[in-house]
Amino acid sequence: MSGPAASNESVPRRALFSVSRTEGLAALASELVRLGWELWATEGTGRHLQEAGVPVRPLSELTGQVSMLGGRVKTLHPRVFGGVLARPSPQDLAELEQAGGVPFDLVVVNFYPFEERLERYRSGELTLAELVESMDIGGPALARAAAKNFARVAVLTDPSQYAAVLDEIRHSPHGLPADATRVRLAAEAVRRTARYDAVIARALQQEAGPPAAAPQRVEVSFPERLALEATRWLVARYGENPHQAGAVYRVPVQGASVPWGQVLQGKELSYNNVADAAAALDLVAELSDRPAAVAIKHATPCGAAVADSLLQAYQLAHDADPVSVFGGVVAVSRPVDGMVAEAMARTFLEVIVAPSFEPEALEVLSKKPRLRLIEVGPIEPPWRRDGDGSSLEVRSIFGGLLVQQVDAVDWVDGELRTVTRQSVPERLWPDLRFAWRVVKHARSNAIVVARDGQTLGIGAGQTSRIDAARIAIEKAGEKASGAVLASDGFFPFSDVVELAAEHGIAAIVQPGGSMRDQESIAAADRAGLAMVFTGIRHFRH
Ligand SMILES: NC(=O)c1ncn([C@@H]2O[C@H](COP(=O)(O)O)[C@@H](O)[C@H]2O)c1NC=O
Repeated sequence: MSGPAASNESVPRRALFSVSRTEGLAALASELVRLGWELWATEGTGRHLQEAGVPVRPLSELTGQVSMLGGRVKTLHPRVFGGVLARPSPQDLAELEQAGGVPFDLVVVNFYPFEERLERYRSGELTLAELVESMDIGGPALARAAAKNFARVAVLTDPSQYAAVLDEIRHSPHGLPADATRVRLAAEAVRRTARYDAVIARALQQEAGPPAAAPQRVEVSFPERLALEATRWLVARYGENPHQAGAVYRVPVQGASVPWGQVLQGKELSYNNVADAAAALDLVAELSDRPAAVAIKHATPCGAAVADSLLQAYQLAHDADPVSVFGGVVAVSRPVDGMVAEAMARTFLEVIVAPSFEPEALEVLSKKPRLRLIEVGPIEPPWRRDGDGSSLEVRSIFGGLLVQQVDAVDWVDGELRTVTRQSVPERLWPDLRFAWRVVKHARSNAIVVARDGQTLGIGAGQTSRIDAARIAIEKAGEKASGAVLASDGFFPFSDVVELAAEHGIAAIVQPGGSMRDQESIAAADRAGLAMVFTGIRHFRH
């Protein structure tokens, strides 16, 4: 069963261990020792291995420096980073030796559990200073360094990788994972550090308070002649219908987008898939300051939800309209893990768009080889992505192009006006904002009914607002009572408010600005309903 232990008996293979999650570690380490490897570890990791009876050398023996500043500096030392980053060239190896370092062939690292501790901070169990201490510095630095040096070093950043890599080491003539495996592990490592930093960035941003909303009116100048530079991304089997040819072109953008995403698996993307995936990404980006999930059918949302975890958000978005989601396109705001993937695999979906897919998720979803997975990298709300409001979007009509600024604005807290006697109960504000963000992405006339971070009914693409409201309220059914309602445009008559009141809607958000606003306000007051004007309209045609 065992392969060669090392390329050269006198120079053992070396591994550096520094982990927070110890599952599977002792089994990996003891097998490496059996294969003749020399193991080094940071303090806590070393203790865990020694207790399991695995011989390991403390890193301080190499650096001559014990961990300092309460653990803030452990591995950050030229002898450690030199040992990871030295290329296999005689010059690098000589330089490393002169500095007193040794080359590492394998780095096994996982990071302080920032996300878990963030939850504990939010529940008041930890202070901000304690949370800050769980921001891992050395671990991600080690992972990135090892990833950069994939030519010589393998990096394991998750226990799920141990068994397969160990197997490759056993059977490899050089006692190392294959070249392609090292590159794949490097990609996974960098994806993990990116995700880790994205979580920290979001937490810090929340600590700093809400970002300044994009200015609502930024002067943009439209050039006399418009030169469009686009590169063909794919030629689809056909366009919107089988008798139409279709293709998709890429244009340069900042931030996550479908055409610049990576298609990880699945049947070839169709023209409609790309259009729906882009609509799904647009909507989920709008909700991405929380774990969020959305489902799109024919460019229209059929379900959207935000929650404390992505799994919850996905289930809520799915359950928002379990009939329509069938054959839909789903987008989520956080990386898909194994559990979310299991839930997704229970429904027939056409496409899933996500910042990333964890290896366990890819394994689960690989059992649905036709399902298309698009990895787009970290997703940000449009008002953060398009902070200066200068991005333009282009639509073609017969004989021309329509060009406008992207609709990147969110509501501005200071400009909201409660126009009714009844004010909005504190607990309904998050739902009002959520419904407002969703209605922005539904075709006009659009009405969204929502409650507890879940859409209950979406009426979209209607030629009259009252029809949109009827559809949304009918879909919501009995759950409409106590829910909130958002409208992408103002109410020309009081009929929508009256219908909402009949079904027990508790609060309404709409732009305001109709000549007959007063009639809608009076209807809301008669029903004891709260209504808020945003002063912003979100038509989408
Ligand atoms: N500061 C450093 O130099 C450093 N180097 C590695 N770490 C992390 O410390 C943890 C392991 O430390 P220990 O073995 O002492 O329990 C790992 O999660 C690793 O990602 C560090 N911790 C924080 O940045």
